[in-house]
Amino acid sequence: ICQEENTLRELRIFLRDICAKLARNKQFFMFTKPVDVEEVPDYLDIIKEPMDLETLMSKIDKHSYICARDFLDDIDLIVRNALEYNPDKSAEDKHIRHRACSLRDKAYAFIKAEMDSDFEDTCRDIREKR
Ligand SMILES: COC(=O)N1C[C@@H]2C[C@@H]3O[C@]2(Cc2nccnc23)C1
Repeated sequence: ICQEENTLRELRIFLRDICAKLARNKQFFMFTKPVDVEEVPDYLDIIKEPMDLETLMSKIDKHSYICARDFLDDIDLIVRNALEYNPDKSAEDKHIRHRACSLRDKAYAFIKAEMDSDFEDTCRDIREKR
């Protein structure tokens, strides 16, 4: 219904702003685009569902998310992939795991800071009814 569309439009505006803030943070450059499988030939053997911030942004525009939880599930996927593909004790792996955890914490903090809970409840209700 129309009111629901207004709520979902507001959610999309909100999620684009968060996604843009994460993507312009230099700390998260390695998460902004899909891992280049030319450069990393075994990536898709290990990671079955790649995800990145550019893909996240395009999913917003495709109305893939109807509540913040769905958006955060894809953020968690970015983080899980990074932890799975970079598990070693090497400095590089530790660095990317640390950045992945920072991405998750920043994303959750942005949502919590700017989304009041009854707006999210309204979005959840819309999701339940669909
Ligand atoms: C989210 O990003 C990642 O999980 N990775 C893992 C890959 C291994 C390493 O870093 C990545 C890209 C890369 N390209 C060339 C050579 N080595 C690398 C980024």
